[in-house]
Amino acid sequence: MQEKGNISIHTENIFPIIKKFLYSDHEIFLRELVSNAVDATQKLKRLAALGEYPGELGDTKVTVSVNKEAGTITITDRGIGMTAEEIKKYINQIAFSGATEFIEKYKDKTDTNQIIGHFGLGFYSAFMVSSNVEINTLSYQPNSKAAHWICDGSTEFEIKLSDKAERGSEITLHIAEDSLEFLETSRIHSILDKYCRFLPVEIEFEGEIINNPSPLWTKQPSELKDEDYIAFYKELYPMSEDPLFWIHLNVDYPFSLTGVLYFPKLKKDFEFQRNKIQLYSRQVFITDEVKDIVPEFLMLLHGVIDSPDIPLNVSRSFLQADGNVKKINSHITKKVADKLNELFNNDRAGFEAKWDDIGMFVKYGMISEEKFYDKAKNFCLLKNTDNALSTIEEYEQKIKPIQTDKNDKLVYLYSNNAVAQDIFIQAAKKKQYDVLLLDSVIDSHFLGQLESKLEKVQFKRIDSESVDKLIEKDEPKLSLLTKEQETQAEELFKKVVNNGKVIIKLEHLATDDMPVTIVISEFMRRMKDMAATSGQSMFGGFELTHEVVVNTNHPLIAKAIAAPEAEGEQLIKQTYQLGLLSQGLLQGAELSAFIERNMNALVK
Ligand SMILES: Nc1ncnc2c1ncn2[C@@H]1O[C@H](COP(=O)(O)OP(=O)(O)OP(=O)(O)O)[C@@H](O)[C@H]1O
Repeated sequence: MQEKGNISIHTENIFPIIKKFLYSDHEIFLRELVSNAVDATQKLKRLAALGEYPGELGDTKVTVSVNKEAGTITITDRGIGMTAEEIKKYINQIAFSGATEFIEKYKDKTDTNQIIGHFGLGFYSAFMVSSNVEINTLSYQPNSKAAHWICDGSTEFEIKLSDKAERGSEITLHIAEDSLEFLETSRIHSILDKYCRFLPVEIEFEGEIINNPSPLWTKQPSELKDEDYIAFYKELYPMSEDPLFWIHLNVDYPFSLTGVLYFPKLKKDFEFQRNKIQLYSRQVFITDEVKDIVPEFLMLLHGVIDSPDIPLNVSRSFLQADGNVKKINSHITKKVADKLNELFNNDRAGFEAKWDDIGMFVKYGMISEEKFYDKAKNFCLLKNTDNALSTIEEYEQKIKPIQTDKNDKLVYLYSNNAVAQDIFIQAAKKKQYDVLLLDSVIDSHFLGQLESKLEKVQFKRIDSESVDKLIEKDEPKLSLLTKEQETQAEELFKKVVNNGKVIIKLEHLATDDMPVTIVISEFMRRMKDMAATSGQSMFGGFELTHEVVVNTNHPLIAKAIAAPEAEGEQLIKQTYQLGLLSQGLLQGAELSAFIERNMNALVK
């Protein structure tokens, strides 16, 4: 038998067009051909298991070999093989018509990145790197004749009988001049390592098995111990610290999804840790860009997701709209929330110990996903400046008696920098107030979210008011000064501060409170923060002005107004500058003068 024929497609010159489109992703030809070999092997195994293949299975590994002199790469399997008729049907018609369809769909598109995503062109992708491709194959079916097919990627092919005696297929690629890099064994090694590492059939290259055919995620969770999960983590990320915990995904319906997601110990450099989740389809590596499939807030997780239901051959915008992708995304969100809830309920101490690492995910998730918020509000922890952790509910109960203001609002006090704001924290503690520590990058958004979700709750940064004003009560405040004395004190401050923009506020605070507190109101600061994060020019010229809160009941103030004018002024100046100093607001020449003046006073 010898036959020449025309591949039945309508578009001439498919090859150059596809080659151009797939330019950035040439290496996937190996993934496609090795997975075809694996599929053929598994089909045979299944037939054998069903009793439909009575012969010996023998050694079923797939072999990849490179012959640099001959300029060829060969992929050999001992799977079901093909008859000449099947080659004509599956390769000439189906594989090539898939390629035609691809061109029809995308020939007018210009953005190649958007088009490709990861378009599985199957067998045809061999032509991205080859000038000629040969198939030498013997079907498993009794009395089959081996067939040999050769094609140069044009629409013409040649098929004849062959003397191949072993069951299975041997695909030989004659590597094209512009793709000689693929004849380097190190290159082939790294491609196999990337895409074929967990294929379900043994793959041999240069005398070694390069894959782990039954990776952890394909096993039942009940068969696995903690050590197995940790060992697999190390297999994926050899240099990493142990993960905190993991989630084994195992869904059959309404979509199919397996995998293991690990919570890593977070590093300062978050970006470095992104893109660590690998996406597989039936154990074939597809990509480590899992955006859209994994919720944004879980992008820092590590691990593996395997789903044959994720469309791999469509563009990104398709992926976003795909129903299965959406379902998988929300399933992962739900699983993560359930796992965290379980950890919290079963081992609160362990959960608290991990909170610094988990907190970021939880808060980010609560901000970005409504459904996650609803579950996480029960286990999300708030940490105070003494490092005590409580749930939102517990915290509410704890502060309710003391931190409810006159309008029945619960005031959550927080610090974003316990060192810089120590003086305010101490003042608050003296009043039995509790101060939360909200000092991570997402905390300003997180508290905004809590404020909008929780009823009658207000967050106030500890330095946004004088301590007495933070939580306004109905108790009348008595002034120890007369109206005239108050005016006198105000005048003195105005003179000393000497800046029309600075607001001076007289308040009747406790005698042992600070005489002067410098604050920036919560409202002003949030406006400024918003302007900074949104980059809006609307607030461009927005300048943060501070307020000087004068405690008219402090003995120092009474002393200053009773003293001779120059002396009183000096006292006020010293008090005001101490206030500035405690906030790190006394700087430059003023600071130098302040230090010099105080030094001199010591000498005198
Ligand atoms: N090594 C092989 N052994 C037996 N049959 C094969 C082999 N390689 C390819 N085939 C047959 O050729 C068909 C076309 O292969 P091709 O890779 O183009 O598409 P596919 O594997 O069906 O889908 P995909 O686009 O996902 O790769 C296969 O479905 C299979 O029937």
